[in-house]
Amino acid sequence: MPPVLPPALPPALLPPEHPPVRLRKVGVLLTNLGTPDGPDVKSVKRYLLEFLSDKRVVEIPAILWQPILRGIILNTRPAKSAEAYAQVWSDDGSPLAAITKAQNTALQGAFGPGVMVDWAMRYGKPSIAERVQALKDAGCDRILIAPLYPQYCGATTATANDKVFETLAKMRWQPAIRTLPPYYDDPAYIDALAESIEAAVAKLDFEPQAIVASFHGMPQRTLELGDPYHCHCQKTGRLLGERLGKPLVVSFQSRFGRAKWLDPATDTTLEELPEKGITKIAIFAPGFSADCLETLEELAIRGRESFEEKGGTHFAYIPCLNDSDIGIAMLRALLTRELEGWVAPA
Ligand SMILES: C=CC1=C(C)c2cc3[nH]c(cc4nc(cc5[nH]c(cc1n2)c(C)c5CCC(=O)O)C(CCC(=O)O)=C4C)c(C)c3C=C
Ligand SMILES: [Fe+2]
Ligand SMILES: [Fe+2]
Repeated sequence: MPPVLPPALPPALLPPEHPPVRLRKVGVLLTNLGTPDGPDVKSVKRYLLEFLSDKRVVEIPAILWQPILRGIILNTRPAKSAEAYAQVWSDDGSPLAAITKAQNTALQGAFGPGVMVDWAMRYGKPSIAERVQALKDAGCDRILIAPLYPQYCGATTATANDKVFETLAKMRWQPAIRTLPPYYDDPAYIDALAESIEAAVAKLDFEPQAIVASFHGMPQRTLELGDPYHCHCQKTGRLLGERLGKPLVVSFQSRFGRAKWLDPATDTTLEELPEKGITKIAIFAPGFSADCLETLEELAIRGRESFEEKGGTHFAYIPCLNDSDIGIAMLRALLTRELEGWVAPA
């Protein structure tokens, strides 16, 4: 007698969100901060409105902050920021987006045939909501979210992950999610930075008297409220100094607003070094996985100017890890580890 099979489900009862036959796939979503669509005032205003309305970024009650943001900041800052963006904009667009896209390209195929790699931005395009949906639509039922911030900060790592979960909250059938932990003290990261710095310094025509590690700043109050970012930056600086065999000068850049931010500030550090007899430096930004406005304009252009105005004679900006071979090998190692159990070892 032939086996009795259960009746096929009528099409109306099939889950609508997935194709009828699902191949099991894994997604990796690289996320970074985001950037304006263009170096013009309108695009920058739109970007800053989204960015600076994020309660993880500005921790002032919206009822007080929104009038300041919309009434003052968005009427003054976009013009200045657009001018700065114009100085670093490339044929491929904003450096942050172009480099994140290049990292995505370099990681295609790195984790085997069943793993799709994609990228998204917390603010602006391509949005996290769009790319999480795209991975799901492509059949990924497991997604590793990789916020590309070595040091954890509520204003960067947490808000990127919040956006993923906000997107999932609207889905009846969610993919399983893992998130890449901060990697500020990971030997793979420290080694990659050290190798990249050593290679860059070896090519200079001068011997730096000091190496400055400039991290993005954060309000002092956020540290006091328990954010580990400052500790993560200090530990990266210490481990890297140990690995390089000489202590680094650690400082914090990109102060925003009137509140007290983390000390010491990169701009004042650069002005003070020549007074202390340190006139030859190399500077780099270990907290940024991709070069962007804050590194290319604030450090490599304005930082150099202020250092030289105060008597500095030799200044070298060392690029971020970006999509360099060293940087991609590091990302590959970190992500492979997080994919354990989801993907068969190569
Ligand atoms: C790498 C870590 C970052 C932390 C921590 C961070 C905190 C933080 N930033 C602002 C305000 C601004 N940041 C801006 C640009 C910007 N910030 C980061 C990274 C961190 N920010 C990146 C990668 C970028 C570059 C974006 C690009 O398009 O290239 C800007 C916009 C530019 C400008 O107008 O100056 C602002 C504003 C706050 C308030 C904050 C708080 C913890
Ligand atoms: Fe920032
Ligand atoms: Fe800035």
